[in-house]
Amino acid sequence: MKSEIIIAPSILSLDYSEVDRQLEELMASDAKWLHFDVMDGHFVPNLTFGPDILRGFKKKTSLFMDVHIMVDDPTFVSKIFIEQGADMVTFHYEAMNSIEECIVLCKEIQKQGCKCGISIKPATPVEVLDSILEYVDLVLIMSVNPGFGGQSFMEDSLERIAYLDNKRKEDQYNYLIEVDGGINDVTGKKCIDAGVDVLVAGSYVFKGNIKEKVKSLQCQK
Ligand SMILES: O=C(CO)[C@@H](O)[C@H](O)COP(=O)(O)O
Ligand SMILES: [Co+2]
Repeated sequence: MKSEIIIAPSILSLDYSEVDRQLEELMASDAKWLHFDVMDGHFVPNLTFGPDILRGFKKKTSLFMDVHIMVDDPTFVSKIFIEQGADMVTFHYEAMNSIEECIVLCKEIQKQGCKCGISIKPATPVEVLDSILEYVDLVLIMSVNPGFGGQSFMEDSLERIAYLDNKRKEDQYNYLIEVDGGINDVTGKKCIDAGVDVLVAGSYVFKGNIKEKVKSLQCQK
């Protein structure tokens, strides 16, 4: 069955002197999601947005809010962003003590009416996620070390995506597979061939014509 690839532009690369114009372009594009990177300066060496910014974006757009929290305390931070209207909260396995703790948080997030994603950094073996796959709505494969936009795609992410796609078919799971970092028209196509459903793209989308850039990423599975 063919399904459409979801494009999730990352607002980390938005030009904040031209937010209104860029958001309008985005809303006129085929993008259905907005990827919202939350960084606390500890889990990753960068600081970004708080919940008030999410609330502001919610007033401007009805795009699906895909909140990626790169923080030391996902239990505390996820709640704050759910209260401000996150549609999906994705937290990092590496920020938690065990996969069992990840499953508990995942269920808590879903109980609050939000979808839940789990993410791993490039150095973490994908198999650590095996026991949470039946619970999550999404798995996010980081294809760069989290913290900054504009880095190069790590090619070994493709094997990790293919592993998750096979596992989903074998065990009849329903999660989406998302990839984040260094995505452009070339790397995006490779990820689609490997089985990805959601492409996050920051610097590629926001440099140039947003509508055309989104279109260049969008193709049928
Ligand atoms: O989570 C992150 C970075 O940690 C991302 O969502 C970036 O915003 C992706 O930026 P590009 O690699 O597409 O420029
Ligand atoms: Co991200």
